[in-house]
Amino acid sequence: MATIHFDNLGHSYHPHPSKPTDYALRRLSQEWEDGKAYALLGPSGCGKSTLLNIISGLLVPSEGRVLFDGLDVTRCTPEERNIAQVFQFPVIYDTMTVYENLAFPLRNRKVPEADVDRRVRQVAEALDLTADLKKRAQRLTPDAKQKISMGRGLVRSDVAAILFDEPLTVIDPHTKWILRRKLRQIHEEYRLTMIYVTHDQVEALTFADKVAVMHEGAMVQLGTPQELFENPEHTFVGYFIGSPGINLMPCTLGGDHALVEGIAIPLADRAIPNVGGTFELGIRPEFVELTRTGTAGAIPVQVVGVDDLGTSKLATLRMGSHTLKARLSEDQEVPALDAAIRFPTRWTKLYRDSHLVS
Ligand SMILES: Nc1ncnc2c1ncn2[C@@H]1O[C@H](COP(=O)(O)OP(=O)(O)OP(=O)(O)O)[C@@H](O)[C@H]1O
Repeated sequence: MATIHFDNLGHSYHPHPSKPTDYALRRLSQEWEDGKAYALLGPSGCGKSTLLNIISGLLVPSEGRVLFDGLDVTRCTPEERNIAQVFQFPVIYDTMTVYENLAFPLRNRKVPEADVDRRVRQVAEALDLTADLKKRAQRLTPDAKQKISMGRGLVRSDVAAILFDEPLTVIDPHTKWILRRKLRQIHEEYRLTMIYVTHDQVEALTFADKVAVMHEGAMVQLGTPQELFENPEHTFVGYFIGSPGINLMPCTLGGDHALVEGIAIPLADRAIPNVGGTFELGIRPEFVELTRTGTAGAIPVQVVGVDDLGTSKLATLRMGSHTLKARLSEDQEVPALDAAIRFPTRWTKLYRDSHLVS
């Protein structure tokens, strides 16, 4: 397994890029730790595959370098980098048995048969494939075939990293959940460097130690699931992570507070220089405090609706011309006439041109 270092990495498919939007991957310098599970998360077209292909060696970046354990591998092939890959659709040999399929990457590298057998059985056990080991792969369901594909990626313990490109696309929702947990367990047991590409926040947050959120070619934040939730460094992270995402309102600065349509909302950092830019105030629905008018610092709101979500309630509130969401506990009372909200300073975020200021 390897530490992966991106050194001023960037990629444009244009022959002569001149502006940021010409880049499928904008300038990135970062170090990814050995043995950790990473997810690359973002919507279609944000640059996930471009970065993954650069890591695997399928694409040579137009700028910068990739280093594995300090060694420049920017121009090395996937084989030379010693990378295992699992794709969206099963890549297996239909005429071979499940055992032969799992053993293939090891036998190909002349691993001694006793080690092949031990590792194949270990991986089969972890993926619930033991009962199928003697079956021909072609007889199996698409789910089982994709499990074999994942097993072929996991079977080698000598790889620098294992890359998963939306591996659960063909899997039914229930099995998806089970496999995600399995992958997580396998990671905890073997401590392999894993990189998992997905556009699904649940997949990313349940699988990874660290999630890299991508937006329009830029990696807008790399953080633990908790960091992404509690401290979104970019409005896109606030919006993309969470369900529903962060409440955002345009605002101006007024000394130690933000002004939303003339309403003063206190900020945690009281010394923000007003150097221009477009400001927005953000607060996650989970942190909006619903109370009654008359409570100190509370701003009157109108309750537009309340959705019962089973384990919690989601209130829709009007504050001036803005609509906000507030997640409430199941048993919390919602005032019908005199509702008001408070913005706890710790969870009230100020963004300038989409980037977190405080
Ligand atoms: N070979 C290529 N030539 C030109 N432009 C490309 C090429 N591959 C990708 N792009 C463009 O680069 C941008 C990033 O694409 P990329 O495939 O990396 O995103 P993605 O997040 O993986 O999306 P998806 O999940 O849809 O694959 C997109 O605007 C895409 O159109």
